[in-house]
Amino acid sequence: MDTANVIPINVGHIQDVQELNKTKPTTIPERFVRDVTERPSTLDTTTTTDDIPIIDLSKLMNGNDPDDFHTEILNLTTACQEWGFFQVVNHGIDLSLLKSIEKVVKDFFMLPIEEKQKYPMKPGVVQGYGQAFVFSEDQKLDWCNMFALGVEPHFIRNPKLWPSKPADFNETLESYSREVRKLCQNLLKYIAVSVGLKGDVFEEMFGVAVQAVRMNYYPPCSRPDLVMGLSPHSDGSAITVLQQDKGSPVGLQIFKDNTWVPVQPITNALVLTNGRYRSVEHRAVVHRESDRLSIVTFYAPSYDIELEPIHDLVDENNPPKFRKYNNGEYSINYLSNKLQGKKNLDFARI
Ligand SMILES: O=C(O)CCC(=O)C(=O)O
Ligand SMILES: [Fe+2]
Repeated sequence: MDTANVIPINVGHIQDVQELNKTKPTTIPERFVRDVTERPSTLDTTTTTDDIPIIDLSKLMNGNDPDDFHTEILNLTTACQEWGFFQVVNHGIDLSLLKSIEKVVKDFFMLPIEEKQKYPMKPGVVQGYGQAFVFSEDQKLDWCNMFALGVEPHFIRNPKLWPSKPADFNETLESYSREVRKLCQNLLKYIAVSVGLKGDVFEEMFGVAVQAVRMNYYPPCSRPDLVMGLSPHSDGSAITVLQQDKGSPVGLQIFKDNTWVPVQPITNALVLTNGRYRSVEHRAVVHRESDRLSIVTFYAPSYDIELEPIHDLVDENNPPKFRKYNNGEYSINYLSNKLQGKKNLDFARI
C-alpha cells in the first residue's frame, strides 16, 4: 500500500488542522482556501436526505418472508444502480460496539499532537496520522486530520502505527473490524444476488480481501465556505462502510443528478459490475462550530487478483467498459494520485 519508495515527492509543510484551529486564526491559510469553483457552495443541494435509499439488512438475512426479501433486493438494485450508495439499518452490529469505536477514535484524535505524531503518515504513504493524498507543494489541503491503518490481511499492517493510547484502541478496532468485515461480506452477497449472480461470486473472485480503516476528524472552521473537509472522490474499494458521529449537522455529501446531497449514514460504494452499478462521488464539508468524526472501512479484493467485468454482465449490447487489470496496480495508482472525482476509474476504463 505504501508508495513512498517509488515516487519522490515534495509536499511542503502540512499544517495540522486541529492545532491550527486552536490558534483561532483570523484568516484561513492560503493552502486551505479553495478556488471559487471548488468551494462547498458550488452545485449546492436541493435534494433532501429523505430520498437516500435505506436497506434493511435483516429482511435479507432472515429469509423468513420471501416478499420482504424480494422487495429489499429490488431496493438494493435501485440503490446501487441509481445512487451507488445506501444507508443500512438492522445491520446486526452491536450499537455498543459502534459507540466504543467512536469513543476510542475520538479519544485518539484528542491526544496531544506529540502523541499522535508518534504514528506519522509519511509523504506518499497512506497509513498513519496526517493527511493522505497530498503529492505536491501547491496542492490544496483538506480541512481534516486522518488516521489510517491497514487491518487485513495481517501483512498489510504496520504494527508500529497501531497506537498504545488510548489503551483499548487496538482491541476495539479489532472487534469492530471483524463485525464490519462480516457486514461487507453479507452486503456483497446480496449485491451479487441483486444483479442476478450467485451470492458467492465476489467472495470467490476477491481472494483474501483487503480491509483498511481511515478515521477522519474534521475540526470546526471559521470559514467553512472557503475550505473542503475532504476533496470530491469516489473510493477505490469494492465496498465502503462509513460510520459518522452525530457531531456536526453537515458533513458527508454525495453527488447525484448534478447536486451535492447531504447524508447521515452507513454507506457503500461499488465497482466490478461493468458500470451497471456505480460508485458514488462524494466529499465532506465542515462546520463553523461543530467538529465531526467519520470511521471509514474499505473492503477490496486481494492485491494479486486480476479483475475484469463479470462475464455474465457483458454481451454484444453491453460491451466491456473496463479492461482486465491487476488490483494491486490499480491500488497503487489510486493511492499515488490526489483525490479527484471519479478520475481513478480512468485507470481501467476502455
Ligand atoms: O467523512 C466523510 O464523511 C467522508 C469520508 C470518506 O469519503 C473517505 O474517507 O473516503
Ligand atoms: Fe470516500
